Amino acid sequence: MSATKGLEGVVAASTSISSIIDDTLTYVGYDIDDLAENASFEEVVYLLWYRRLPNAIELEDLKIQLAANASIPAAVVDHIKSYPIKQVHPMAALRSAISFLGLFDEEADDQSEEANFRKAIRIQAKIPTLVTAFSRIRKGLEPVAPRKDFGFAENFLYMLTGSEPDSIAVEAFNKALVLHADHELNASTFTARVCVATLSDVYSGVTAAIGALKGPLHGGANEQVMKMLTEIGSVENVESYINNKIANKEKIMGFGHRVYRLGDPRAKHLREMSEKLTKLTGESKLYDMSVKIEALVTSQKNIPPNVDFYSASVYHSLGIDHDLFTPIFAVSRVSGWLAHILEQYANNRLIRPRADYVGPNKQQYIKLEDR
Ligand SMILES: CC(=O)SCCNC(=O)CCNC(=O)[C@H](O)C(C)(C)COP(=O)(O)OP(=O)(O)OC[C@H]1O[C@@H](n2cnc3c(N)ncnc32)[C@H](O)[C@@H]1OP(=O)(O)O
Ligand SMILES: O=C([O-])CC(=O)C(=O)O
Repeated sequence: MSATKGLEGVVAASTSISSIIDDTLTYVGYDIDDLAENASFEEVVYLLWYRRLPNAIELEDLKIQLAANASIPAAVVDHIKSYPIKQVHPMAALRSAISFLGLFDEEADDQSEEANFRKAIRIQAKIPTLVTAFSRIRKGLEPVAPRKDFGFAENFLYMLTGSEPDSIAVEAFNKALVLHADHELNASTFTARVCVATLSDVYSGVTAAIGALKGPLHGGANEQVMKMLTEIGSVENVESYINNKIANKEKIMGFGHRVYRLGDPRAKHLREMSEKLTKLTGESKLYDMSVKIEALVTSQKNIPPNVDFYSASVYHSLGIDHDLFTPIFAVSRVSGWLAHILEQYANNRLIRPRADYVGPNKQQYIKLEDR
């Protein structure tokens, strides 16, 4: 038995949710380019969960359900207030808060399909409220209650700032949510599936997935990209900074992908958004720096940017705190995690691969006093 490092190329599940074939990403067979241009995030959630686009009544119903379930128990707000707020990363806070939230769900351990769909709605609806509540509490502000008349993207931005967002921000944020919603068997989705394949509950699956998304080789990369842009500081500094990284064989965050070889199809949408939004906020320097970094990394390493690279300057332009970039990824990706969790339950088998043992053999136990 020999191991495939990082399970590269291993097909570990069948799915009808999303696919990456020849560098093209589809959700249920719809090209991501089509969805990014045309779909609302709520339509995408419906598509991922029910494998078809909703009609107007079904979409309205989903929106009503999301709005109706967006509030979180007061005990969860108090729990967040008890965190060591100055030192805690928002992804760690979200991981804890979602787990704590599960304690209040009376159906947490009801494994029926109907109960699992109801939990999916509740989790999808409440995740934005958790992230924005944390963000406000650490600034010494009270959380803002979700509005029933706002769509998902609008509500998130509203709860974050307490003011009604403009239509450009809502449109951009909606597109970012659509682009991040699902991605075949990425690390966090695989984590969720492994967890629930033991027939553990939905909250455990989502909590585990948040833990996997947090890492800088996965969802955590978007925050690291912004850190890099901040460190570089100017277009003039880009060349020496990047050349130095390449010379030292250091990874450049926001570049590379396990599956895409020619490039991540989501990156061009975020690049366009970054150009537009950074111009509007008078910070086109960030876009110019990003374009220069992309030119250097692709020409010297032939490694194209992934979804995380331009999303950093997009979220920055929307006025979002840099350490909230990955929680925002979770706010969108939870739709995919939940779709995969439901798909796993529907056709379950324990996920339990083998390991190639490379340790010592035939050792003899030596008593403690003799060691
Ligand atoms: C939403 C997402 O999760 S998208 C990915 C977000 N993560 C990042 O942006 C972090 C930076 N990127 C990376 O670390 C990697 O490209 C990953 C983790 C995304 C994919 O990793 P893998 O498929 O395991 O590729 P691996 O790390 O083995 O890289 C293959 C080669 O390309 C190089 N490489 C890959 N990515 C980068 C990068 N970002 N910068 C510089 N070199 C890179 C590696 O150094 C390696 O070179 P070598 O063969 O000379 O040693
Ligand atoms: O698929 C992956 O490995 C990572 C990724 O791009 C995503 O999760 O969106």
